[in-house]
Amino acid sequence: MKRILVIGGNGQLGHCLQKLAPKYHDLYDFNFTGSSVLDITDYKQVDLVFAEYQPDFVINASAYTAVDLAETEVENAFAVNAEGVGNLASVCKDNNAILIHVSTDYVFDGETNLNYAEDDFTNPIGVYGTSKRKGEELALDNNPETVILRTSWLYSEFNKNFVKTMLHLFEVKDQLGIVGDQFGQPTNANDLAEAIMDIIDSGKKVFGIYHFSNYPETTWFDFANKIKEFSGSEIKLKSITTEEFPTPAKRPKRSTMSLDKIENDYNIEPKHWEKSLRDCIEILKLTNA
Ligand SMILES: NC(=O)C1=CN([C@@H]2O[C@H](COP(=O)(O)OP(=O)(O)OC[C@H]3O[C@@H](n4cnc5c(N)ncnc54)[C@H](OP(=O)(O)O)[C@@H]3O)[C@@H](O)[C@H]2O)C=CC1
Ligand SMILES: Cc1cn([C@H]2C[C@H](O)[C@@H](COP(=O)(O)OP(=O)(O)O[C@H]3O[C@@H](C)C(=O)[C@@H](O)[C@H]3O)O2)c(=O)[nH]c1=O
Repeated sequence: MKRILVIGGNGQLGHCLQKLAPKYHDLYDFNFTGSSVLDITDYKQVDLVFAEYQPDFVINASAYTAVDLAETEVENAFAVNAEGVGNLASVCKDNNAILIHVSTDYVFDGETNLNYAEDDFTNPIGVYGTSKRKGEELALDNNPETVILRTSWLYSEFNKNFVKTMLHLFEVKDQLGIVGDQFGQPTNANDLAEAIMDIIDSGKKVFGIYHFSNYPETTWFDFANKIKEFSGSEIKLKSITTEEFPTPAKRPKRSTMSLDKIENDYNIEPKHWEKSLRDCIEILKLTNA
């Protein structure tokens, strides 16, 4: 049986992979690690854990994801998102394991009206995006047999994310201002987990950078409006500009990504974000999370 090591098993994507794993129990033996078992910034520890688990595939669901905090915690962000990823790629190469790594739309500056293709120029405008771009570079330099999935605006029933933040704010506020001039593609992390398993299960040895998200594009304001509609909230939402919602980190104005390459190479079809959002809100209603 092939072995899959999931790093960052306690994170949002990690939980989605844990939820999906039973579907594959006849085919793959999964091991999930959190940062207390495996800190990817510690090369020796990575080496030891690989020797113990001997994975055929490694899914890196770990990252430093605090976009605003990264502006001041620069060293931490680079240690996890860049050097840590470099460690994983090197040890994967030494052990003949295939690395599936996850990156972000925030590697782009967002100054375009087109959908970004995988080989388009990256120019991150914040520390988080810059550290993630460095991670992409180190991953491919250290091990060209890596699949990098760039995704965007992840949410799910697990951990902290925009959907859960909105649902909480809808409970405690009468009205909210939401940025209406930043465009992107919200993505249910459960769909990303499925895409990762589809890639592994395809048996294909096709590597490099791929974009994966739900589609089509929307704004944070329109996204929040759908969260309101699907949850049945009465909150009053107002579209505001980026300037009216100052944050420590700059965010791209339009980081929408083309999804053609993953469809062509891996036959993975994108899902509409409204359908995936509805699924998530139904789960949250049922579990009262
Ligand atoms: N969230 C989003 O909106 C988006 C995320 N992405 C990318 O998707 C991936 C998954 O994100 P998501 O699930 O939301 O992230 P989370 O923030 O939910 O989880 C990240 C996990 O990384 C682990 N981690 C942090 N530092 C280390 C370390 N030094 N060694 C090992 N593990 C560590 C943490 O483990 P522990 O809890 O055990 O400490 C945490 O559970 C990331 O690569 C992220 O950059 C891309 C686009 C959008
Ligand atoms: C809470 C809140 C946020 N906003 C805005 C701020 C920001 O522009 C936008 C989203 O805010 P958040 O801080 O939740 O999202 P942010 O942390 O920027 O999300 C990003 O996370 C990283 C990890 C990624 O890789 C990206 O793809 C993206 O998902 O919503 C409002 O306008 N009003 C509000 O009340």
